[in-house]
Amino acid sequence: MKLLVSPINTEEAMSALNGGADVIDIKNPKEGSLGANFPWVIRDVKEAIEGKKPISAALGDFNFKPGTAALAAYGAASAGATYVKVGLYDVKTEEQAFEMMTGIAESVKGMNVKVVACGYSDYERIDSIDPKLLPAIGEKAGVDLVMVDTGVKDGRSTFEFMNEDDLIEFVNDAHSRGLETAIAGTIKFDDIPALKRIQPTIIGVRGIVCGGDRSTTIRQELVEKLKSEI
Ligand SMILES: O=C[C@H](O)COP(=O)(O)O
Repeated sequence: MKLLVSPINTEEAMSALNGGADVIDIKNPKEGSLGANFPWVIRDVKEAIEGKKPISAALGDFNFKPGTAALAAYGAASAGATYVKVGLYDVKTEEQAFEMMTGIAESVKGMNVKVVACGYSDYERIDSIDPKLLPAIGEKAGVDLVMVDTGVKDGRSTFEFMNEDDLIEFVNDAHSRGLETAIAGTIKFDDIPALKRIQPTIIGVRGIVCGGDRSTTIRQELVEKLKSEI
């Protein structure tokens, strides 16, 4: 399993890199679970990382706005992101998710970028699409990776909303369609044995490497500890 860590600025990105993160995922938690950061932050982090690891950019927790999402993906890719990650937040149907994801995939075609469709494990409480539908939609739409995160960052984990069997089904379905997978959402050290059984391509974190409170700062030693445990 690869480790994706979500910094908010260059300083945190360096802690993530030096701690052993495999993907540096720039986001802006002030704007939500998959809040987008500014293009110059993506460019600055890219410069600081010096190509040692790929950069991912969160595009936002989207409602059904395929054009806005496609333009955001193009902007993030132009700023240097290798992964563009869209949150299908207020996206409720398979048709809407498909239209969002085909637009994004088309917008970054030929840019050597991986498109990530992210659903939410707590989809019922935010009235969003069931993430278990995403592997089939993602395959049809031409995305590279499907992901699960929590939509509401209130300390409740993905494991409280989806059990191990649900997550195994999600991961196996995606892998059988040739897609990569990521699992995130207040992951804790205690979840590592379950994650090893589930075997997603990537695990995504912020809170755990901030010492439990994602509004504080990423600590290199916690990234190192997590990396060594997975
Ligand atoms: O993409 C990963 C997220 O930033 C996970 O954040 P979290 O571990 O604080 O839920």
